[in-house]
Amino acid sequence: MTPGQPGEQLILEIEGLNHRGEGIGRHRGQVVFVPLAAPGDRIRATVTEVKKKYLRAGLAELLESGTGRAVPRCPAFGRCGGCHIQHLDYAHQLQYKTGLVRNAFARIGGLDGTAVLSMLGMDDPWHYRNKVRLHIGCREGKVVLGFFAPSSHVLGRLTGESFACRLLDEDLNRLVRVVEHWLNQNRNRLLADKGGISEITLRKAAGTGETMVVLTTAKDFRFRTEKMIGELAASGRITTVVQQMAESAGREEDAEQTEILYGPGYLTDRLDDLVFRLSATSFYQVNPAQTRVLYRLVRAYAGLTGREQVVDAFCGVGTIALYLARRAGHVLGLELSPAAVADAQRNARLNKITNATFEQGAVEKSLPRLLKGSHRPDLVVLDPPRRGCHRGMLDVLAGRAVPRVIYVSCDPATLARDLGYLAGHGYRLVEARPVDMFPQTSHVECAVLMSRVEK
Ligand SMILES: C[S@@+](CC[C@H](N)C(=O)[O-])C[C@H]1O[C@@H](n2cnc3c(N)ncnc32)[C@H](O)[C@@H]1O
Repeated sequence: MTPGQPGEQLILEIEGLNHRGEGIGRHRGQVVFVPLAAPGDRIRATVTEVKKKYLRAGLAELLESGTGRAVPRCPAFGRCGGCHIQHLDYAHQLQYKTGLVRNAFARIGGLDGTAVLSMLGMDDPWHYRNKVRLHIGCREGKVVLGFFAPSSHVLGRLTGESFACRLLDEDLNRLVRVVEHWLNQNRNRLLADKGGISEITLRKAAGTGETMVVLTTAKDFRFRTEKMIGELAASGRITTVVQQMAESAGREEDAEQTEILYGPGYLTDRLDDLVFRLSATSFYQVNPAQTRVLYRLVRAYAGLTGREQVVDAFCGVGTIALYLARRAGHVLGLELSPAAVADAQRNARLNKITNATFEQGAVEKSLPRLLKGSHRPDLVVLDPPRRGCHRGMLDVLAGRAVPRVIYVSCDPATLARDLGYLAGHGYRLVEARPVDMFPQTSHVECAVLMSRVEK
């Protein structure tokens, strides 16, 4: 077998897509991944990367088009890095992602892929995101905000292009332009030395319209005038502005490293009949319409009668816990981030829910401790970050024979691994349902119900 060489031209038939949304072709028995290629395409591709087990190639010419192809709506698609599959029509996107989950279940978890129902999609899969994190760059002497191009630290945005992300809520698109203008007006004070703003995060509470701007800076950077922040808030009708010190950026447990510059320092959102307060560093789902779909699904899977003891592990600001509390005996939320736990406690009070309590700490420690003690939950909800759950924790869960487990995940591979483990330790896969939280991207969210097998 002769491997391809960088620069070599190949003719490929695209058989499917990998988990990153790249087309899969074959050249002399070797797998070739081609970003922006669609299943059914016949293409000419140029080899860009040669690895032991695969090649990567760039799409040079579309010779014949696959049936699921769509014209990408965004002119920056392919160089921006935020979207992976805008070139597929939405029905094919849903089919592809359902297939990813089924495959992962069968291949990684040794589970029955047919228990995975079709993905629940959106009526309008555009402008859904309530949050965006942007980097700062320069174009022709002007400060611009944008995303890094794929596999790079360079903004994918072109000179003269106005910011208009097709995934982002339109109010946030407007706000990006306001913040950009403000940065240009104050650039000497905000960006001149390395301690200035390095990243900007914008969030919107879709249920109330409130907006938040988070300015990420070096640890000791101080904004010199309140007037400047007041001007930003007024020009963008922004509810609150928060500074996040770089050492804590991305580390949700370091909430004390934030400083409120304007307004209350949190957003208040509404989802169905509940109200949620969110601090700058607290996790919150990014697609409000599909979050409702996901949480209602979790509530249906929970099948509560009003008496059950429930644990919501990795509970964030208590969203799932509070969706379940009105139909349960008691819900205990477990979460690492102190800011999110404070939000969750406040959220229980705001909603006049008295049977939900929240504990701060690492779930891999707190859940085994609870289960080895006297706590006997009827249901445990797991909603971990992408890396999934610690093996030791699943071990205790299975050892204590918790009757039902609902697993919510944003990573089919770690989900399948953990479910496979539970299936080998006394659990049965009842149903899995992917929910499209991230249209136009290859990211997949999925809710799963597992039930203890009676001996
Ligand atoms: C995917 S989010 C889910 C949050 C919530 N269920 C929701 O729907 O908004 C995962 C949460 O787990 C928290 N987390 C991360 N690692 C943790 C750990 N080791 N122990 C407890 N919580 C953790 C994060 O702070 C985050 O709030």
